[in-house]
Amino acid sequence: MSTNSERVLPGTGLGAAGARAWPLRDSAHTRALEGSHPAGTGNRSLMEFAGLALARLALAVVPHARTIWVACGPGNNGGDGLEAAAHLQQWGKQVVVSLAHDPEKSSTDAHAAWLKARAAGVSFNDHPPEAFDACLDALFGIGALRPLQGAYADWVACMNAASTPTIAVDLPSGLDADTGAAMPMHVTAQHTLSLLTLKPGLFTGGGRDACGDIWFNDLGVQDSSPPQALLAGPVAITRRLHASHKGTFGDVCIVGGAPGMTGAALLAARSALHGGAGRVFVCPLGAPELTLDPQCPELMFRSFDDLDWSAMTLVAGCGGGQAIAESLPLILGHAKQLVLDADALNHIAHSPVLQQQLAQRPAGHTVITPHPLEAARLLATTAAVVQADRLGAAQSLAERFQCVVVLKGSGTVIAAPGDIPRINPTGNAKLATAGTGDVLAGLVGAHLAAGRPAMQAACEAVYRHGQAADQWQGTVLSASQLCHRT
Ligand SMILES: NC(=O)C1=CN([C@@H]2O[C@H](COP(=O)(O)OP(=O)(O)OC[C@H]3O[C@@H](n4cnc5c(N)ncnc54)[C@H](OP(=O)(O)O)[C@@H]3O)[C@@H](O)[C@H]2O)[C@@H](O)CC1
Ligand SMILES: [K+]
Repeated sequence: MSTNSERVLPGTGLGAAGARAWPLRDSAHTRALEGSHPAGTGNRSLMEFAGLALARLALAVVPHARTIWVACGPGNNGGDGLEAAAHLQQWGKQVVVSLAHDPEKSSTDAHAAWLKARAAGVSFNDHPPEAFDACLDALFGIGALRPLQGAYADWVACMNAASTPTIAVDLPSGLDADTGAAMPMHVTAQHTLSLLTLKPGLFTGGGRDACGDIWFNDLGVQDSSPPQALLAGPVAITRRLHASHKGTFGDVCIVGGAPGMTGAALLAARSALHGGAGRVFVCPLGAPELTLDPQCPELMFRSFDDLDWSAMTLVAGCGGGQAIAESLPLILGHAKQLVLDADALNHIAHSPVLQQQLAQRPAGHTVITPHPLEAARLLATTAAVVQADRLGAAQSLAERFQCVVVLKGSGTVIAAPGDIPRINPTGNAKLATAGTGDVLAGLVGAHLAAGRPAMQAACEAVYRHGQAADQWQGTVLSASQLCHRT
């Protein structure tokens, strides 16, 4: 067991993603795990261990801090902060603790931590110090269930306004550990040390922006039970065999590009080609006269009615507009492997018949790639409801339509019926620009055409798409540029 914590993921926009897949566990599981280790590990309680790990991390990330403000809440998150405060004071720091509760009413462990902090000579003050070099957010962890008000809200505002780093204990106060939904008033930290388990909410929804660099310490407790979600790991480089030919990597057919939207189909097609597909066909619904993409002459243009696409991987949507609607019954009924995006999903959302067709497709051959609003239309709800529980929404879609779901957004979620959902760790706000969704749909098509199972194809494509944005040096990344780098 070690009080050294491991860095899981750098903060948003800092580049390279985590080096491996991590199991993610929700707060109910975390509490059960805590209950099965009531006495902690070795001769320390879990809280003592957590406080020491936290103090060591603080020393590592802000080694020159002299004054450290520790804002403590009424629960055990506050107890972790008090344990850390005692260590940091003993190590020569000037520590100021703010409390807004009666410590005599705390849990046994948190009360003991308060006594230790007092004995160590920590200062207590109802207000933040006038100047501080770092702050520990030990207000609320997995027990924050209500909006933060009064002194707690004031302290969060003070942390967020400070130019000095905040280290969140377990998770930023005001963030939902399970869903990543952020309360209106929540901490935006530069570092977050997740304790005992890594929580899914750190990696999706509001989590990525609230957490900064994410660190993990298991407090010495090994947990081999199935996780509630997985943080997707890096994609293995697959070697192309020397004795291969274009047929080995499959054919992709892009159906989309209604009048005025031809570019969307071209972006998806270029992306499929650069993503490794053997041959890529484009059926531009709004521009039948188009026979060449001068910037990508490898693409082949055909009329949808004339092409034998029965053995290909179809990518449908991509600027399909109204024109894609009439082809959807045929596509859903006969496409061998299928990626559905954008307008294709909107038409399905409005048609119970198409929905039934989608749900009845053979298992493991279909991937849908909705953004939150498209997901909301398919679930007959609002984007806000989808965003409030992205893992839940993606899983509901997967079960309802019996397909792999890629719910796009910060911390893209990939879900499949009866499988553990994945959260993708790569990508950043450079992807928030027109056409990047078309690039992703084409890339998923390429991975499907190469013979990957649908879940694997989706996870790999999403990871690579985000990784290309993480590795892009410029401040702006266009979808055309993205196509070449996946
Ligand atoms: N689990 C583990 O294995 C380990 C857990 N550890 C640590 O414990 C943390 C979980 O502790 P926790 O259960 O005491 O919850 P926590 O987040 O401190 O808050 C609950 C308190 O806040 C209160 N409260 C809530 N919202 C409020 C509001 N808006 N405004 C005001 N009050 C509000 C709530 O009051 P109540 O709702 O009961 O009235 C209750 O008193 C966990 O995140 C980790 O840091 C580690 O020590 C070791 C291993
Ligand atoms: K916290």
